[in-house]
Amino acid sequence: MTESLDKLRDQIDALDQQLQDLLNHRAELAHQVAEVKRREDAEPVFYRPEREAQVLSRIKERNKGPIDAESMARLFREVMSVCLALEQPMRVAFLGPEGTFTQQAAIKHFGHAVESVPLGAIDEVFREVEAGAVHFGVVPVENSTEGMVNHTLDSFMNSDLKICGEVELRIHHHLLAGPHTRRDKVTRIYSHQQTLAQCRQWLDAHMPAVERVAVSSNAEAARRLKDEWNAMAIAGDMARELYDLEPVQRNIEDRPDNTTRFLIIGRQDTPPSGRDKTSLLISGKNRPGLLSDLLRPFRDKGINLTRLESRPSRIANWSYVFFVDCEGHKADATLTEVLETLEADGNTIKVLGSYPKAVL
Ligand SMILES: C=C(O[C@@H]1C=C(C(=O)O)C=C[C@H]1O)C(=O)O
Repeated sequence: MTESLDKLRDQIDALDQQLQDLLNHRAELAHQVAEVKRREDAEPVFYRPEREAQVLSRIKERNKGPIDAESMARLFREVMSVCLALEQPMRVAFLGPEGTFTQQAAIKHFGHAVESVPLGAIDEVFREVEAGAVHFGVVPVENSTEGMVNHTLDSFMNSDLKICGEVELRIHHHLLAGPHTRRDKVTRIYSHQQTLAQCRQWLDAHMPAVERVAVSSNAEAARRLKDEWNAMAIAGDMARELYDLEPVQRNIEDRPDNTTRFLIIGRQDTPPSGRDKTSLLISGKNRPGLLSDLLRPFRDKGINLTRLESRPSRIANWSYVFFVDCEGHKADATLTEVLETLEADGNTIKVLGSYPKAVL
């Protein structure tokens, strides 16, 4: 038997009332949590990434549908964002301008209730977090097609900031036209260098004769179309919406699984969540077998590495530091032993942070 529309809507109204009451009840509890934090700590830390990751993981695990687990977790992401804002309004700096993928990553990680602050360069994001002008920063660190974002790795060498989270974002790029673009007269395509590289094959095949002009961000590329008639831009949805541009061709990235990983940087250490990663900066005296000596303790303790990168040390030519990401938290006994072994061997280790693996 099918129920009438009115009856079904009455049931939805009743449930909405309950949901609304429950959400407000949850917010009141979060408010009380804030009071406990203030009472117990002279410098209270309101944002707790490990707790948020646990809440979101549990929501995904116990979800029965028909709403899919990802969507359910995203809804709760926003609920927690609003609850946290009641404890403390948060300011998060990102590699701007408005409309960048880094802003999208910031919102994916913290939800919409944070104030996001655009900054012009990766080292400015580091500086503003160090200075305490914002609570956290978000910077890109690697792309699945184009590799490392070297500015970010190099910034960690001179900074004591801690990584307290990671975000992965599927990146789609669109070829865009502005209000004055004469599509048959296009001589230039603007985009960020990384984006041009991620769309290289498509551009070679479809627009080989058009000049590719690298600008500071995709959002800046999109902004330029406001008053140009012979240019197009490549950018993502956020920039397209912000500058109200027409998509000429969607999803022109060469790899359909094109993904960028971003890091959340802050001034605080993050306790274990149970599903964590640790990022390390390791340097040792150059000698035959250095790299294999550095890696052996991880193998001996059965710790999985998720990334290994080398960068010039900037101390002497052809000497290198290694960025290592591994599974586990620095408070885990096995990882502590690995770090002790490496230090006892005369290497220098800087723990850039232990943080929950991305849940969303
Ligand atoms: C409520 C808390 O504070 C914040 C808000 C959370 C939430 O709304 O669930 C979770 C972690 C914190 O970022 C808490 O620490 O439990």
